[in-house]
Amino acid sequence: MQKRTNILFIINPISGGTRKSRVPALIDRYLDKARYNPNFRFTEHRGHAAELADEALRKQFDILVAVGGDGTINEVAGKVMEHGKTLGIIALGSGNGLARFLQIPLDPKKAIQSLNTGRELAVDTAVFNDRVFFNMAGMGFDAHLSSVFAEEKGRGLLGYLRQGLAEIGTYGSKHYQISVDGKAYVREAFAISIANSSQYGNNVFIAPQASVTDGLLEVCIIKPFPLRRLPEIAWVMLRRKAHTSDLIEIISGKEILISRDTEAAVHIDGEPLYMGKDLHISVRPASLNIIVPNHTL
Ligand SMILES: Nc1ncnc2c1ncn2[C@@H]1O[C@H](COP(=O)(O)OP(=O)(O)OP(=O)(O)O)[C@@H](O)[C@H]1O
Repeated sequence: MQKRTNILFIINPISGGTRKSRVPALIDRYLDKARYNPNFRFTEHRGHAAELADEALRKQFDILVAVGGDGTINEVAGKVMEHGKTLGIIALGSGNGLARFLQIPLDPKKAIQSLNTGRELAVDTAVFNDRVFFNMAGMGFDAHLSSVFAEEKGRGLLGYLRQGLAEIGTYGSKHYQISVDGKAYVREAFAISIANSSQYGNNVFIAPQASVTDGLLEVCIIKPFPLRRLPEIAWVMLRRKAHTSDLIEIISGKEILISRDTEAAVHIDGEPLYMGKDLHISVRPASLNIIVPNHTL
């Protein structure tokens, strides 16, 4: 008989504002047990998914599945990559940007089934100063909103929208000196997103032409804009047309240096952090193996 692969599901009970108590039973029902030997752990605090992942990878686990949103994926995937193992995703977050890009079904039952039938894809990852990210990082309003959202008790899409609208009117633009693969740009920006995939999550596309397999990152500069143009910005992002807007400039590259006037918040896959004035971001092509459905990419 073929040896079964040890697979650990690391479940974030608070991501996406949804209950996860049924997840182990669903896995038990739909995962191919002839192939996999499943185990489960629930996270108890921020950073716990990374601790659980590290511990499991030092034992005999070959596949770790992040059950949660992009923040949970970030913690688990960082360790999976360090150990050269394989990541699975059951997307139960608020935005689910990376899972949506990879066409991993949002229905947990179908996501479990695609672990049975899918294939491994080597995707690009990125380093942001001393941190890694997989979907999106950013600064300016982007990061400000993540730090406000992190204080919120309720999660989910409605939470984001409510906080976004409350904060947007009072947030001022900032000054940035940017270098992308040696070419210099000086810009005033409302926000700068560094995109590995094409979307923040919830099918909001800041970089419609981005791909996690092209060996490139997209520097997406949202210029200062009057509030009356907010619906237009939302519209172009939802219609996958951000690259055609005069309010959004997108520059592709591998090595990005950004210098700003003050130390401030950044976000790494939606999780807020405080960083200094000088930021260095670079891509690591094809550096993480993820199980994706056969039809992806
Ligand atoms: N038991 C827990 N209690 C509180 N926070 C937790 C717990 N377990 C994990 N966390 C933290 O929850 C945060 C949010 O997780 P995650 O990003 O997966 O969900 P989300 O923000 O709802 O989804 P998305 O990133 O897709 O929008 C992460 O910072 C994670 O470290």
